[in-house]
Amino acid sequence: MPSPVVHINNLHKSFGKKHTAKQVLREVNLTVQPGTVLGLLGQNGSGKSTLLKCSLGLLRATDGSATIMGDDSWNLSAETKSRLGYVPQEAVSYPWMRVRQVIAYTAAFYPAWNQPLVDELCRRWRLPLEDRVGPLSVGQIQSLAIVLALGHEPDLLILDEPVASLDPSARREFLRTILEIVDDPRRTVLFSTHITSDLERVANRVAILRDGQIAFHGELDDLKDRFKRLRITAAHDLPRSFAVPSALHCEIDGPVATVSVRDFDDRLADDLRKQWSADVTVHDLNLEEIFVEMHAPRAPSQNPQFAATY
Ligand SMILES: Nc1ncnc2c1ncn2[C@@H]1O[C@H](COP(=O)(O)OP(=O)(O)OP(=O)(O)O)[C@@H](O)[C@H]1O
Repeated sequence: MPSPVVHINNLHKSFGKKHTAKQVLREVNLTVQPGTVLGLLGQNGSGKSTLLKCSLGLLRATDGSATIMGDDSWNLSAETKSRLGYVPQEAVSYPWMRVRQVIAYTAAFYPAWNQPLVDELCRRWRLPLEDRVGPLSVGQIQSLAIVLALGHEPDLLILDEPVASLDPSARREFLRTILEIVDDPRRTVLFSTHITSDLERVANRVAILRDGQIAFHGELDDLKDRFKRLRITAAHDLPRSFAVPSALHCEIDGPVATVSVRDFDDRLADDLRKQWSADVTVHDLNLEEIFVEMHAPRAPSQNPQFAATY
C-alpha cells in the first residue's frame, strides 16, 4: 500500500473559548491514497471547509492530527507546500492587477510552472487576460483561482466548492480538466461540493460529513450498492408494525410499502419476499437521493436501528 497523501487521525476542531466553544469536527478519521479523486459532501455548515483547512494547516486542530504527504499539516515543509494546489471558497485575488499579471506573478513562485497548460485553460475558460481582476465576475475569479492552482501541476489539489459560481459550460470544462489531471495516477484531488452530479462524474470515492463526523467514506459504487429503495407489494395490507432492518424511510399504503434502506443485500429482499409473501423490486438511488435520505429528519421511533454512521 503506498503512503497516504492525506491522513487525518482522530481530529477534533472547536471554535471559541472553553465554555462557549463550538465543536465543528469530532473524531474525524480520513485517509486519502494517491490517485484518488475524493468528493467531500455535507450540508451547509457541516464543517467541510474547516476540515480542508485543518488538513492544509491553515487552521490548527483542537486535538488529533493531520498529515499531508507524511508531513505534519501544522508544520508543512516548503517542499510539501510546493506540491500542493488549493482553491479556497473565498478565492484570494489581486484586484489592481490584470489577469495576465496575476498569472505571471504566481508563476514566478514555481520553477516548474506549466505555461502552455495555463494558456490552454485560459483559452478554454475564456479568461480576459488584459482585464483587471477587481471587476471580474465571481465565476471568472473562481476560474482564475483554479488556473493559478493548476499551473505548477500539484500532486495534491484541494478545492473548496470549486464550481459553485461556474456556468454549465465552464463547469463541464472544469470537470474535463480534473479528469485529465487524474489520468496521472500520482495526482490526487480532494474537493468539496454540493453538486452531487458533478461528484458522480469525476470522483471515485466519496466522504460524507454529518454532525461533525465522517458518516461514510468509501467508493461511490459501494455507497450505491448499500443504499437502495425497495418496493414491497404484499398479498394483504401491511400492518402498522411493518419494519425493515436498516430502513431510513418507510411509506406504507395498504399492501404496498416503499422503503429506503442503508444496508441492502440480496438476502434482505429474499427475507421480505418470504415473510410477507410479497413481490419485492429493488431500485437504485443516485447520490443526491442517498444524500437526502441520509439527512432527512425522522422521529427516533421511526427506525430504532438508525445510527449516525452508515
Ligand atoms: N473561524 C471561525 N470561527 C467560528 N466559527 C467558525 C469559524 N469557521 C467556521 N466556523 C463555523 O464552523 C461551522 C462549519 O463551517 P464550515 O465553513 O466548515 O462549513 P461548510 O460545511 O464548509 O459549509 P458550506 O457548505 O455552507 O460552505 C459553521 O457553523 C461555521 O460558522
